[in-house]
Amino acid sequence: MIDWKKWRHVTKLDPDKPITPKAVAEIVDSGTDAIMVSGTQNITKENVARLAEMLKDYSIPKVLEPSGTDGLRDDMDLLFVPSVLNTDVAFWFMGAHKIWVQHFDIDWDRVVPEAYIVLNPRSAVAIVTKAKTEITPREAAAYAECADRFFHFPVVYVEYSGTFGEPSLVKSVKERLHDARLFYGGGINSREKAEEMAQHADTIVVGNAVYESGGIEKLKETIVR
Ligand SMILES: CC(C)=CCC/C(C)=C/CC/C(C)=C/CC/C(C)=C/COP(=O)(O)OP(=O)(O)O
Ligand SMILES: O=P(O)(O)OC[C@@H](O)CO
Ligand SMILES: [Mg+2]
Repeated sequence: MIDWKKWRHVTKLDPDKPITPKAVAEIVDSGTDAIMVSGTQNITKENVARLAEMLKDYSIPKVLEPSGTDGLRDDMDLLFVPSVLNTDVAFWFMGAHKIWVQHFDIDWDRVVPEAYIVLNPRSAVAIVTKAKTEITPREAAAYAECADRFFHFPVVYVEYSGTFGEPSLVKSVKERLHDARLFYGGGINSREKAEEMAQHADTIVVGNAVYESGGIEKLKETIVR
């Protein structure tokens, strides 16, 4: 049984970005708690398969985080399925999910629903989902409380993909959660930033930094306990 609630650090790999087997080996060995395969743009059956193939012989926990039904596969340990809270487009909260459940056989024991609060207006995920990114920390905390206490999402995910977010907003969200675990992702590329967000979030997620020059060293710096 994988106890994902104990994870403090997750590395997010994007099937749309090139990566070498050597880099994958170093990431797996870095001390990160899990690998999440995820992205918004250009996610295909082929590029997800390529990354899954590179990961398959490693025992580190592997998660697929789908942005739709393309590329769905069942050889990963868990499926973290997003649902966006701060959009008025219901498709991104529930619609895609209805289509998925209608057309696929689902192993619910391996599904972890995630309630996303998307806050970087320039990120692909914000543009695609028409997220209302101009919200106050109090509004973000109210979304989070609804996700936790009303919908019983096990994960609330504060997503600043591509930019470092507002620590005080993350703190406000954390203070309003009762059961849900808080994931934070966005712009973490140094020990200082990792420590700042890891004070408030239960789990921090590092994505883009891995693909920058010296990425593996940067990734290692972000692993704080
Ligand atoms: C029901 C199923 C199978 C899927 C749900 C699909 C939903 C609701 C997706 C909503 C939001 C979304 C597209 C999430 C994908 C994960 C994510 C936040 C990836 C980060 O994306 P970016 O970093 O913005 O994009 P790129 O890395 O592709 O530029
Ligand atoms: O790529 P970065 O900015 O590290 O963000 C991580 C993750 O939250 C993206 O979904
Ligand atoms: Mg990304």
